[in-house]
Amino acid sequence: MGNLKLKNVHTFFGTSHILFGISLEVKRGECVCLLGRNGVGKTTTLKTIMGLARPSDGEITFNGKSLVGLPPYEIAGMGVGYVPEDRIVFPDLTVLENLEVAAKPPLTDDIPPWDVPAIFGLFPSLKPLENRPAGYLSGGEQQMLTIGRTLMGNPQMMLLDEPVEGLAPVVVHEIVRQLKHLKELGLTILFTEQNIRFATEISDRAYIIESGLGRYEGTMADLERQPDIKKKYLMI
Ligand SMILES: Nc1ncnc2c1ncn2[C@@H]1O[C@H](COP(=O)(O)OP(=O)(O)OP(=O)(O)O)[C@@H](O)[C@H]1O
Repeated sequence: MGNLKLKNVHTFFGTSHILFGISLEVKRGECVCLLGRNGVGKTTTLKTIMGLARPSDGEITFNGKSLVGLPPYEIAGMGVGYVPEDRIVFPDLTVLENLEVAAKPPLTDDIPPWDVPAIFGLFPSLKPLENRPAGYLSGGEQQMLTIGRTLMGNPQMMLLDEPVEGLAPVVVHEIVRQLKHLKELGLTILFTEQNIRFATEISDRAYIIESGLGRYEGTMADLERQPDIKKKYLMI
């Protein structure tokens, strides 16, 4: 399970037309990156999938079921986890409490269920901080906790919005290692990114968007061989 499809999705914010017909597919167990510069519509695409913005046209399905018009909690309940750009943690709850409140039973037995020891196994640097209020963590620690909280919901698929933006290189390295591990476990992943080097390390395929429209789709190896496309649409 974990197959996501978008077909010709349009989204408006008020009267501003932001997505102009986005189509993409993430197959079960794939790690796909949505690349593009600032403000091209990457976040809006994830928000539209998650039900935080409503598409005016087009189809969005997860495991064959339409997500259009469903509220975010129902979409989460269908197995889609979301790690937003702003790293939402409960600042007054401890690391441990943040993880515990996010626990939800798995929908299937595809992937072994997550629990607190498994999260600390994935993010060893969080373990010594388990009794610290999350508001006192560094940006990198908060990002790991946000990913950990999402995993505690036992999703089949994770959407991550620029998961390493603004983080120190050593933390980026750690998060790359952890995302690779999640991929090996069979989790389906769609994430947004501006930096192709980070994307290349973990993705199987990429879609490039610009001005709310898909401009390129291919494997990371294919994209590596397209300097003109990279120069035109990406920060390199
Ligand atoms: N709530 C909103 N109301 C109106 N316009 C919005 C809203 N949110 C985003 N936009 C506009 O939609 C466009 C796409 O924004 P979006 O955040 O999806 O881009 P992005 O590719 O994720 O960029 P970033 O890297 O800055 O997150 C931008 O022009 C932005 O100003």
